[in-house]
Amino acid sequence: MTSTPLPTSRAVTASPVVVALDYDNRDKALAFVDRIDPRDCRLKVGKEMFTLFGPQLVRDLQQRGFDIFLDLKFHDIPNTTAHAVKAAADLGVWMVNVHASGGARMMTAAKEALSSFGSDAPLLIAVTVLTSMEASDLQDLGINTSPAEYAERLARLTQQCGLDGVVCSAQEAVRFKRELGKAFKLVTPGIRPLGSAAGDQRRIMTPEEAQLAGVDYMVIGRPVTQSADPAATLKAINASLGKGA
Ligand SMILES: O=c1ccn([C@@H]2O[C@H](COP(=O)(O)O)[C@@H](O)[C@H]2O)c(=O)[nH]1
Repeated sequence: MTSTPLPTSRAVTASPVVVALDYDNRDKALAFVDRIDPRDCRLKVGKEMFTLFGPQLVRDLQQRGFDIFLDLKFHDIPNTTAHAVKAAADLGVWMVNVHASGGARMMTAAKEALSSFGSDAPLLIAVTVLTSMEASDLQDLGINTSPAEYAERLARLTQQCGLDGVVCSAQEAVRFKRELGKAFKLVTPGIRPLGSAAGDQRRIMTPEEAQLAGVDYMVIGRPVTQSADPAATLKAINASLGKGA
């Protein structure tokens, strides 16, 4: 079945914040979403909520006016990845991603799958080195360079394949903007307002530091979703960045 893309015009927000909507409960997630304004942030739907609630959740959020980053980090053979990316574009999402470690042929196939969407195509970005990883995690995989160096190698490959940008750590942003140019989008999870727990994240920065480093979009999950008042926490983060409705 072909679904109708929703919405055709993108929501307008000056905020770089993308809230990672990682809830195991749809009602709780929507209770938060119904208290915020699409001018205050975009929303990221990841593996947990998409597995639990499927594409209808994405449509419900779009109908409330939010741009959606579908963070399913596709990593498969080129043909499968290309079809998955096209399915995401059919859903009308604002951004979708693959793993850069899937290689050049996979990323090129993913990019080509979006060619028929023209200016309605979602941004296509690739994950470099997960922000939960540090040097010792790479060593376990037989990779003996620093996370920043390995992420740069993957980011260069991503750029050569014609994608719009990468997921990386904000700690890499200054270097990547210098090396890869301003137009190449940097999307950075691992953002932690002062005083919030790092949890499983390793390469972290505060929202203000990330803004100064030049990141385009900062992904923030638990510091918002697990706060006593998620809507107020989001407002405070936006205020610290001089953004928001
Ligand atoms: O390198 C990556 C890629 C994706 N993520 C995702 O971002 C959010 C971060 O949530 P927090 O609660 O703020 O840690 C989460 O959905 C991850 O799947 C990432 O953290 N790092």
